[in-house]
Amino acid sequence: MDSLLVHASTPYSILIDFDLLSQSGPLILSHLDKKPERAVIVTDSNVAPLYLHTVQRSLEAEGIAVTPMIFGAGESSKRLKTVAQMYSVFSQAGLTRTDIAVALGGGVTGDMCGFAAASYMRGIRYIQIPTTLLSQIDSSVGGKTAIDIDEGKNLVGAFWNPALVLCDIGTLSTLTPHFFADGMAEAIKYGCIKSLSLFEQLEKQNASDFLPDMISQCIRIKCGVVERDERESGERMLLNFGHTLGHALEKYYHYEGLSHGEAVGIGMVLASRAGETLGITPAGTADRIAALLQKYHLPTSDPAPLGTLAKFALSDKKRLGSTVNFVALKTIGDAFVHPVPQSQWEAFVLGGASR
Ligand SMILES: NC(=O)c1ccc[n+]([C@@H]2O[C@H](COP(=O)([O-])OP(=O)(O)OC[C@H]3O[C@@H](n4cnc5c(N)ncnc54)[C@H](O)[C@@H]3O)[C@@H](O)[C@H]2O)c1
Ligand SMILES: O=C(O)C(=O)C[C@@H](O)[C@H](O)[C@H](O)COP(=O)(O)O
Ligand SMILES: [Zn+2]
Repeated sequence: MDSLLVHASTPYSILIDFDLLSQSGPLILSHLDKKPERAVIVTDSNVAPLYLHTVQRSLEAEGIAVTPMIFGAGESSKRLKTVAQMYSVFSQAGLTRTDIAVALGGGVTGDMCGFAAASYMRGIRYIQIPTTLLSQIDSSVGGKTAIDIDEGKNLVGAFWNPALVLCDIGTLSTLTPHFFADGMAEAIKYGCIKSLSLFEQLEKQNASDFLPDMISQCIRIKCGVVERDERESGERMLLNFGHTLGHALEKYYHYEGLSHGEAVGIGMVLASRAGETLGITPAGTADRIAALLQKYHLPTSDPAPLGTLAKFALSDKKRLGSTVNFVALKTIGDAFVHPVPQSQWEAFVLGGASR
């Protein structure tokens, strides 16, 4: 089994292997200092019929009383009203501060369950059991939890580290090609910001031919970043490459028209074009990223008006005061934060990204 200890303010382990769900009970008990008596397993309507029973049985075999909480699958559920339902289920299940919430599913499940855990009784422990490629390589690691509001993506949330991450690669066998592609956008992002060699490997080979290695490389890149900058005061902003305009696109389509990975892919192309126009990113970078996105069946452009996206992006967390911290590429494998004054932001996006 591949395993890592994340040296965060509250350290936690990430275990990566096949067939971890059936061992989730003993693994959770061996990684927590206090034994939980109760658990609420939060999962969505697609994942529940596939994997809930296995995890529930494994926890119950260890003497943990389990209450499932199933919500309707999809980004449109990532709202405060679903978290409010979680609070009620947590309370009715009798969860206390020594008990646990278990996020079984993709990034939507993990982000919401994590936020519910961060705020219920001012903080209870939660376990991430990510079942999408995106959640295995990105959202289950680093402790960012959030929900969407009408005004913007992930605008309400908390930093709250999981107590354990169980990354069962076997669960990806049931993932649809669409959501596999979605996760590939974040894998390509890691190549863009931190690893030319990963980017080139994704160009030369097929991700499915070295999947466990790719997952491990991505998780290790993310761990390194969040260990050095847990609360996003500097380096962690790089993980947001493609997200400033990507999140604006998700909001433009009311969190339904484009999935997160699709939006981030388009956002990475737009960001690279803007960098090229400004002369801070080498010419040809955007086309090279677009070619790799296409290889993994991801879109590379969108008809949404850039001016509207620029306005929406002002509500993003990368704007600090009147400066938008835009993540650009020095070259593939090396990203940096390029501060843009708010007064120049719209012109920067319209002039730079439209080509
Ligand atoms: N917290 C972070 O650091 C972070 C990082 C990246 C993305 N995110 C967030 O993650 C979300 C996207 O995550 P996602 O793409 O996993 O979305 P998701 O949770 O909606 O899962 C995608 C789809 O796959 C289904 N599914 C999940 N596991 C499956 C499996 N094993 N087999 C079959 N179907 C399965 C789900 O039911 C859903 O329909 C976004 O809200 C994004 O903002 C957060
Ligand atoms: O972990 C991070 O930090 C990231 O930025 C990872 C992103 O892939 C992820 O989509 C994150 O939720 C975006 O962060 P946000 O702070 O802009 O909501
Ligand atoms: Zn993302």
